Amino acid sequence: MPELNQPADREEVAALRAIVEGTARHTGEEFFRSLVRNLSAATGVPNAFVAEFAEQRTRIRSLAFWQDGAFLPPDEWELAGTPCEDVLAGSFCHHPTGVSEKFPKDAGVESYLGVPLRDASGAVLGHLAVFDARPMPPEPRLLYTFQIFAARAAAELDRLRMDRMLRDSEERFRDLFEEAPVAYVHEDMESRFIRANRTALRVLGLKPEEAVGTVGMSLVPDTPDAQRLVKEAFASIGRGTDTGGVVLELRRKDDGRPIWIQWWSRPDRGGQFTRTVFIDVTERVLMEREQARLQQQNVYLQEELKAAHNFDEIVGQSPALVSVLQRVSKVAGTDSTVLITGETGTGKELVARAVHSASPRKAKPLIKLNCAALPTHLVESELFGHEKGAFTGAVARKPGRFELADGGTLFLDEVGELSLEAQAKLLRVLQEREFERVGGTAPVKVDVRVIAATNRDLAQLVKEGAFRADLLYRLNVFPVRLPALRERPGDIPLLVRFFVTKFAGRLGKRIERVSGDTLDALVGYDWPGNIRELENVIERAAILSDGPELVIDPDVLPVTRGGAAPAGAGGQSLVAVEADHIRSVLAQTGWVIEGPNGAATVLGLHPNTLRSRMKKLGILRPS
Ligand SMILES: Nc1ncnc2c1ncn2[C@@H]1O[C@H](COP(=O)(O)OP(=O)(O)OP(=O)(O)O)[C@@H](O)[C@H]1O
Repeated sequence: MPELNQPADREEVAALRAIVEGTARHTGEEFFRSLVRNLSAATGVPNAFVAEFAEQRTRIRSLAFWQDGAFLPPDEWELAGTPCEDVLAGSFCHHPTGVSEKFPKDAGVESYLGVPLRDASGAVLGHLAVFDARPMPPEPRLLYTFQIFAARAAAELDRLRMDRMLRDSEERFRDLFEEAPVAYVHEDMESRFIRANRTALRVLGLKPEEAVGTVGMSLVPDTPDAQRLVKEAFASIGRGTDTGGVVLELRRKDDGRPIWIQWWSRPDRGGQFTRTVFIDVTERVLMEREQARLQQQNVYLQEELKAAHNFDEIVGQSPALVSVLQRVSKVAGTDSTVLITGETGTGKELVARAVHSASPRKAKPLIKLNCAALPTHLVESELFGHEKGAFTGAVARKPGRFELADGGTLFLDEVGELSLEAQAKLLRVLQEREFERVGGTAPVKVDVRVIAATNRDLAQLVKEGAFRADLLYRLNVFPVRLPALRERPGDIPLLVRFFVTKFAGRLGKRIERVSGDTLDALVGYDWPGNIRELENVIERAAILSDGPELVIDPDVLPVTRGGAAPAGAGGQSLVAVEADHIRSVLAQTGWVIEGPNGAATVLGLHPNTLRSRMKKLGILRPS
């Protein structure tokens, strides 16, 4: 260090040392207190203060005030009429004498020295001043020392201001970040969370202490679709929120519940992390799914409406059929699985509907799946639904028939045609009452009553290895075998009447009779297609008939069995056949109409319907 001889130099160094040592370790209020005390010491002026503008720029507030060897409490005062006014207007001011004359407010003050404190851009923030009850000559050393202190004070004041602004903006940012209704997450490129706001925690089911370090990817379920979407999401980083975002499926951390979020992310400029914004769209996705499900269910319900059936529409009194219907009414009220067997066209579907309509589930849908009408590889997804592949929203997932039938009945027609693989899955549902969608992982629980039907000999299929024995055992809880039409020729005249009435009405024709030959032929025919075939034959004949008599082309109906018509039926009109039949049933029941053994029950009619029919046909109890 060079030798310091000059007293001026020495004083200057002392001043500098004072300011460095006195303030170096301090910031803020402590800094200013130290500054003014040292300024007073270095200049030999007993009073020194530093001040900044108050809220209104017509007032000033002291940050530190040193007066006659002690600190004054913080104070605020009006600028007008004080020597400070000029300083804060931007001027260096030195009044060596006469202050109290010029500024009567400042009684007892003789001299004043003040300098404005500016920020980096030059704007005045406050000022530093000394004053004395004695004159203050303009010594260069005084002015020089004073300037050094002022420069330090200005720097600190500016720093404080910046600090305050930073804190303010940080606070505003934190409020925005924390309290925003959208979820914010800062995550690194491996999706590890750096911070997450309150909404994000709530949506994802995270506790605040779990947020940092949670790996976003770990919340994505391990299904091919969900995984593909998350890859798409990461590929979309940087595309911003003006795109539709990507809908991601996640599982909540706390309870594993599935949620869907619409997701955007923008990488930080440094490329170290990415800023992610998302909103919870679970409710929307679930609603859209439910809507899709209902729409789909609606189609079935409409089909169902068109074919609304009840027992009344099952025509026939043959003992074979009556015993079937008795079994049906017994099982309807339970939840038991019913297996309906019988040749094609014997009314298996009709009976399935009858079981459903007579069950407590009748207000819920009866959903049908024809297992034979679908390619093997689709049966499974039709039954259990699938998690949809390409989706723009998780909406396009398709519910299976099991889901659609929840609360109701599922009718599996042609169950003998199921592939062994589908049989295994079906067996599992029947055993556990839950299943998984194709491509899904979470099991779905359903409450479904199953009715299955087949025209195949399942026991034979089991022997051939084409049908699982354990599935047959499960389905065969309550078997119902429908007799072929040829096993109950006695029902043919009744069915003919039923169909003639139906088609004549529909065609707007009056058909009153069936010729004896025709009825003979109908009864004698073998009916490989059973009732469906009979129905078709009658419909065609009804279309072709011009007069009141139903005419059937003998070519359409070759007599294959040569069997005789039931006694009394030949040559009679339908009305007469009906009247005869009712009479014979009434005779059997001893003319009892109502009750379990009454004629109405035997005939499968409502008692009032039977009474009005009897009236119409002129049937009276013989006296
Ligand atoms: N007892 C009956 N009374 C009135 N109509 C009947 C009766 N049985 C069947 N039908 C009618 O015959 C047609 C065939 O019946 P259904 O479709 O129920 O037979 P299915 O045994 O299910 O046939 P498939 O095995 O070919 O599916 C239907 O139009 C049905 O309404």
